[in-house]
Amino acid sequence: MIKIGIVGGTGYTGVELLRILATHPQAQLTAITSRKEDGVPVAQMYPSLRGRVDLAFSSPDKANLNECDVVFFATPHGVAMAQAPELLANGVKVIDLAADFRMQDVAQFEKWYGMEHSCKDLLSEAVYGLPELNRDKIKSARLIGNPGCYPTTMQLGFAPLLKAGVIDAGNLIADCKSGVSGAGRKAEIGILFSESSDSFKAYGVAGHRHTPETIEQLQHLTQDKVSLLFTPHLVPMIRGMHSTLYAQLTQEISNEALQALFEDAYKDETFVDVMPFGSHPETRSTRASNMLRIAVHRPGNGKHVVILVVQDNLVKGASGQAVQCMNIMFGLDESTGLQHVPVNP
Ligand SMILES: NC(=O)C1=CN([C@@H]2O[C@H](COP(=O)(O)OP(=O)(O)OC[C@H]3O[C@@H](n4cnc5c(N)ncnc54)[C@H](OP(=O)(O)O)[C@@H]3O)[C@@H](O)[C@H]2O)C=CC1
Ligand SMILES: CC(=O)N[C@@H](CCC(=O)OP(=O)(O)O)C(=O)O
Repeated sequence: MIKIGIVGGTGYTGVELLRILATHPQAQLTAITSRKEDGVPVAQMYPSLRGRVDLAFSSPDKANLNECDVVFFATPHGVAMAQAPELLANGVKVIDLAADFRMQDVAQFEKWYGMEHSCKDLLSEAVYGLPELNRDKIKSARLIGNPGCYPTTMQLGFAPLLKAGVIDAGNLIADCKSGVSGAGRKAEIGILFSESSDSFKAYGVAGHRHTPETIEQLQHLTQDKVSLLFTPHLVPMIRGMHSTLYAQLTQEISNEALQALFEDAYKDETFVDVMPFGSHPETRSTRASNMLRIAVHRPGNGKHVVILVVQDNLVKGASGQAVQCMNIMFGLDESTGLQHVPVNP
C-alpha cells in the first residue's frame, strides 16, 4: 500500500483527490491537512465521503507527512516549495498541483506568480507531470509539478501537429473556457453564484500565467519558436473545460492524414480519446472522469486546423492527472483507481 498525505484537503482539488483515492486499491490515506478544519472528521465536512474516509483533517504542523510515501499539495502557489525540501530529504515523494515546480524558467515563474522561488535548486530535478508527453521522466521522479488545467488541454491538442511539423508554431491561438471550480473554493466576489451564473466573460486577456507554462513545454516539441495567444473564459458551469485551438497549416495535408496524426499519437493512451473527424465533444462527456477528448476540424478544407479539446478541470486538469502520475511513479498500472465513467447528464 502507498501511504498518502494531502496538504489542502478541504479545497476542490483536495476533495477530488480524496474521492479518487478513496477507491484506489493501493492507496492508504494517512494524513489530510487543513488549517481551518483542524480536528474535523473529513466525512463530517464532506458527507459524500462517509464510510469511505475515516480520518480527520489535521493542521499542517501536526500532520505526520514525513511518514508518507507521497504527499500531494492541493494548495495555493508557494506552499509546496516551502515544505518539499524537508519531505524529499525524508524520502517522501512530492506531487504539487500548484505551479511551484512546473516551470524551469525561474524569472518567468517569479514574474507571473509574484513571489520569489525559495528552492530553485530543486527545479532541475522537478518533472512536469503530463504523462502523455513525459511518461519516462515521471517514472523515476521524486518531485512532480502537476500541469495547470488549461495547459493540459493546449499541450495535448497542439502536440501531434507540432511534432509532425505541419503547422506554424509561431502562430498558435487558444480560446479556452473553464467551469467556475477552476478558481478554487475560496470566497471571491467573481465566483459567487449571483456573479458567475447566467453570464459569461473572458479574463486575463492581457496575459495569463498559463501562457509561459504552455510555451515552455510546447517548445520541447519543435525546433521552431513557439508563440501562443491564449484567452481564458469563465463559463457558468461547475466543472469542465472546453478549449478551441487554432493553428495554420504550413503544408498540404489531407484531412485523413491530419486525423491520423492524432490517432497515432494517442492510440496507446487510456485517457485521451480522439473522436471521429469533425466531432463536437461536450464537457459533460468527461465529467468526473480522467478522460480528455479531442476532435479535429478543418473549416472549409482551408489552411486552418481547429482542434476541440474537453476535459474535467478537476480530474484530468488536476487531481486525476496527479494520481495518474503517482501510479507511474510507483510502478502501478497507470489507470489504477482512475476508471470512472463520466457522469451524464
Ligand atoms: N481548481 C482547479 O480546477 C485547479 C486547481 N489547480 C491548482 O491546485 C491548487 C489547489 O486548487 P484548489 O483546490 O482549487 O484550491 P482551493 O482554494 O479550493 O483549496 C486550497 C486548499 O489549500 C489549503 N491552504 C490554503 N492556504 C494554505 C497554506 N498556506 N498552507 C497550507 N494549506 C493551505 C486550504 O485549506 P485551509 O485554508 O483550511 O488550510 C484548502 O484546503 C492551486 O494551486 C490551483 O492553482 C490546478 C489545476 C486545476
Ligand atoms: C476559472 C479559473 O479561475 N481558473 C484558474 C486556473 C486554474 C488553475 O488551477 O490553474 P493554476 O493551478 O495554474 O492556478 C485561473 O485562471 O486562474
